[in-house]
Amino acid sequence: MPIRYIDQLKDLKGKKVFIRVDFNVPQDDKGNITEDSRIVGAVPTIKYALEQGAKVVLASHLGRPKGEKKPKYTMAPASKRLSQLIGKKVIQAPDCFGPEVDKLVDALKPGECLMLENVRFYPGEEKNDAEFARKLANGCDIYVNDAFAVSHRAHASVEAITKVIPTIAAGFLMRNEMTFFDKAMTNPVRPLVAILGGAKVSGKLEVLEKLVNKVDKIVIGGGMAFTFLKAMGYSVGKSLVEDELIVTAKKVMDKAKKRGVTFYLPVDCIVANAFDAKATNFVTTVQEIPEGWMALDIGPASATLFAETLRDAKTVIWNGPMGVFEMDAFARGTFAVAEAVGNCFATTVIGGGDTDAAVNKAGVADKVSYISTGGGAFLELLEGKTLPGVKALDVKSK
Ligand SMILES: Nc1ncnc2c1ncn2[C@@H]1O[C@H](COP(=O)(O)OP(=O)(O)O)[C@@H](O)[C@H]1O
Ligand SMILES: O=C(OP(=O)(O)O)[C@H](O)COP(=O)(O)O
Repeated sequence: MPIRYIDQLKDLKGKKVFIRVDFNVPQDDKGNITEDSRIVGAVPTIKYALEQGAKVVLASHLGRPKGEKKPKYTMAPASKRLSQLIGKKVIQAPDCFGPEVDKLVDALKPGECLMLENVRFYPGEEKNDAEFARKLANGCDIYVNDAFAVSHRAHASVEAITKVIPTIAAGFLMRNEMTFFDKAMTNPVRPLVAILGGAKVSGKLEVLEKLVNKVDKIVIGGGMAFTFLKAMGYSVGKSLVEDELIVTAKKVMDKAKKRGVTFYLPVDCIVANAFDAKATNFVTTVQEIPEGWMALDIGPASATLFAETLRDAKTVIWNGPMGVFEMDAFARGTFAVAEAVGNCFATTVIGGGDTDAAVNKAGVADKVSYISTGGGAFLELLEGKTLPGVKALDVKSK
């Protein structure tokens, strides 16, 4: 598919360049960014545009505010971090469109940079609404997508906007991600092991239905595991479960069996009486999760079992922490898997904001072959999909 990159555009000087980035970065309770690799990853594109004399308008989402203005999800901390990284002021807009934003965009000088407020503060973003895309575009001359991690979402600032702004291109982060994928993942060396965890059960479980056709082993931990365990008939107490996906979970397991794909689930877990760092907790088998308790990490036997699955692996892809690693009491399983991935003799790929944070926290980031900024986006590429955000950049369709 013919995609144009930002350095193939002729003249950016004085042009209003809208850059979609993914600054959906993990933060602590006080709003401090705990992992900034998605911001660091977009810096080359932003710097390039600024150095070429563009007037840069940045847009991103953060979290899932569900179409409402929730202060917790402001882009302000990300703007601040970006400003430190590029050594330049980043103006934080109070909204993502409207008269005040118009004024700020009109006042931009070449080489200056404005960050719009969270695009998911409006329902039009996730609805891929054309009118909302027009409001966001705000008369910009050029659209650049450097948000690989959200390019699996056909949302207004990723998809609809490419029909509004006349010139479209991809950024350098996008180029790096796609180049790595083409080189290492189109025909991966086998056995290929996929380790999945985290909390985004809906979305990633559906992806698994297709991934089963591509991988040799599947390892499931984190919040994701309990929908599978419930599908197998276990009582999982108050653990994270998406009941409407139990049928899909069964389908995935059946398909894996038919294809001869080995499927691993936790055999033990750490249960807690509340979702709290200081909650009472203990290790138990997955058959014995007490009523009213929730599993917040895999247990030690599962960590050993999961590490064992990597012994003969030649390619490993990992997305989603094994537990609530942000709390020390529930971080051991994630760190054990991070160690195992870091030390195995395979091409290892980590993806997703929280998984990247976990790998950094575990101190094994240097030992993995490739860290992708995308979790779901990377998995959907692996599934064989053309991401809607990438498809929208096809210059032939313009
Ligand atoms: N057993 C669990 N119960 C609830 N949440 C969990 C559990 N295991 C992991 N998580 C949470 O999953 C989140 C990360 O999930 P996800 O967004 O899917 O990963 P990524 O950002 O790497 O793609 C983390 O915040 C972590 O606390
Ligand atoms: O964090 C992201 O995806 P990931 O958790 O799959 O890595 C992206 O920013 C997309 O966010 P979304 O899953 O709320 O659409």
